[in-house]
Amino acid sequence: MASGTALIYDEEMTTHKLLWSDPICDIEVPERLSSSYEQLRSYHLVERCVHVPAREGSEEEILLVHSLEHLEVAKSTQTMNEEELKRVSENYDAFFFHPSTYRCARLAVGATLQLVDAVMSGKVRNGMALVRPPGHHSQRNAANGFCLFNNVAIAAEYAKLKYGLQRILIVDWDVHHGQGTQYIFEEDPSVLYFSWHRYEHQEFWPSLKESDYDAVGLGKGKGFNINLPWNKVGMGNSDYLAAFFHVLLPTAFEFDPELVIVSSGYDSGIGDPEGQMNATPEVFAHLTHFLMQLANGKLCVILEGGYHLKSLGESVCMTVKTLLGDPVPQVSGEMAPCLSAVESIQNVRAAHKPYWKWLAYEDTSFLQNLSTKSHFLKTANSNPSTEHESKITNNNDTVKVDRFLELHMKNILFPVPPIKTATTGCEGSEHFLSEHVQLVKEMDKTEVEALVSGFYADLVKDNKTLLSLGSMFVILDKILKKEVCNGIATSPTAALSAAVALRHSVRLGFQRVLCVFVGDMQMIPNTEDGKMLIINICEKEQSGKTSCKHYFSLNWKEDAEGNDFFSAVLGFILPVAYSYQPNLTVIAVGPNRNLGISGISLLVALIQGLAESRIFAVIEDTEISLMQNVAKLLVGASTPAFGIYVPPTQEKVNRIKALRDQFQQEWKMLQCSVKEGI
Ligand SMILES: NCCCNCCCCCC(O)(O)C(F)(F)F
Ligand SMILES: [Zn+2]
Repeated sequence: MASGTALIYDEEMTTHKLLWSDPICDIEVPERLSSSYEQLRSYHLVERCVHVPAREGSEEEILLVHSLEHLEVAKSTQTMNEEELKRVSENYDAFFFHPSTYRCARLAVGATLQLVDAVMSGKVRNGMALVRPPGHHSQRNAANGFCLFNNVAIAAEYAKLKYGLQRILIVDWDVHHGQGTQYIFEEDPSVLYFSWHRYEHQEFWPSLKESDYDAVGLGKGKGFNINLPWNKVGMGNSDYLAAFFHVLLPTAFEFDPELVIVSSGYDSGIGDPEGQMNATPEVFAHLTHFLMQLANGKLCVILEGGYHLKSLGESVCMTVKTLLGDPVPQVSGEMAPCLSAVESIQNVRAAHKPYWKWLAYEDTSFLQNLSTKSHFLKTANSNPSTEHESKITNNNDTVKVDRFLELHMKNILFPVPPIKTATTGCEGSEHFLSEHVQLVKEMDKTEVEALVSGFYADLVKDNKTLLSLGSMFVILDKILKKEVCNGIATSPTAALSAAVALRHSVRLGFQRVLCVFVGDMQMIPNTEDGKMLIINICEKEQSGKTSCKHYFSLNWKEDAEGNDFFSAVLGFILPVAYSYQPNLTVIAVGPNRNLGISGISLLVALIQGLAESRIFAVIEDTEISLMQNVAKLLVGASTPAFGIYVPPTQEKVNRIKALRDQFQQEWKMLQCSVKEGI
């Protein structure tokens, strides 16, 4: 299993700069690179990464994407004087040449390819390249929007050629549409390009019709180009997460990429003068964490835009921290996407329904009156309650943003816990014991009895159960004290252990405990006070217990040959869990589980983004191989194999949809379509 995170940075890429006054280009400054790197050093993240040197991209590599003419023009600028540089630059929309631009652009390409090689060769698991000039606007025969060579597009073509890859996912979370990348791959089904971008109904640069949600790709490439336009500014963490849950991730898991490349622009973050969005730096930790679960963790993050130096630096650090496997910080803000975001999500899902199995049963009846509807949506000034109030009056007030971020990041950047996982050495744990795991001693019987005496005392008959409860209390204590990040224990009666763990956690002070219970839960604690939220994934409805705001019974019988659980995890469990914002997650697997190991692994892998990755897992002690899989995930050793993708049946889609319709007002992250007749 590859491990380690590469960081590629070469200060020579700071020599490219604007020589004349140009209010459009003057935000793309060298300090974007140097201050990001300094921020990484200040958080001691540079020393934790594997340093991989940049190199010059060769002409041959550049010609994988660009025309010879484009290369020649770029090359010719090296010896030009300022007057000539200015004249050549005027041939392009929002681009500037400097005598060192060509050299820097080749370093940016080379740095990107070095990262691809380091990941594909297994030298590291993932990594980030801090490069400029950026790339995603540049096209076969033109520079555009600060970009000369399309670093990410060249990387995708390079990876296909050198490693014979057939499925590459490009995620472009920059706030501008990477039209360059779209043009390059729009007929290519081997490269799935996803971009969200500020659009405002084509008002915002580059103001292209083909940046809208209905540009789905051409010819064989249909379905492999996904545009999610933001028609309002002020989009925040919940909008970005909703876009991942309800658009990108289901498609990405169905596509099953062999490599993921991110066009990582941070102008979609708060404070950026270009984006005017509200998302805070920690959201990039969540987005990165999700993408780390694809392609066996093979993830290359390439810098694109980002013009507020403090916001850029914090977001870069959040990204690298997550690539390193650190716990994911709690995401801030109200977990409720705005109306405009939900409309865009609904539109892009409808546009892609013909191309993706996971969307086969998507309800697109709203399209019938799209002519009036879309006109209505475009002209409607949705009332203020559906727009996010901006945390900062306007993003142009840089100092105000600096101060906001100073305070905001204070309580987010916590130290990495010395030990990742605690366990009581349950059988089979010797397989994953490593420096990340701490064996905790059992608690003695009398102490346990005292703790359990209040409740369930009658249920605790034998010593074995008492001992397993004892180990559980010890682990929960360590998690609460943040001595460890997560813990795992086996139990002869996982249902009892889970119930006791929930009660104990609330008594220890966890105010919102999420419990995902797989199998027959047998005893269901009272969830009325909202201090617990239980999602019971079971084969059949528990006797008489219907779903309510804090208790969901999700009936699911895993498909025999593969893993059809994606739609439940992405379409229901994660949105509810993120809406609830737990400060502890308990994953329990009881007897006669109805989910395969890959479905449970998917769940554990994705749910680590919650509660600062504070998870307590308790597994029925008959499930040795499951326990080992879950333990490996908690230690962070591997990205699980999710098994063959099996699309959800209509019946299962309808069950998720029914739960969504019923609870999307309580748990707003469930929203992925606007109510009819608004
Ligand atoms: N009225 C004309 C406005 C032109 N604005 C250009 C914005 C370029 C954005 C570049 C970027 O941030 O997307 C990149 F990632 F490429 F750097
Ligand atoms: Zn941008």
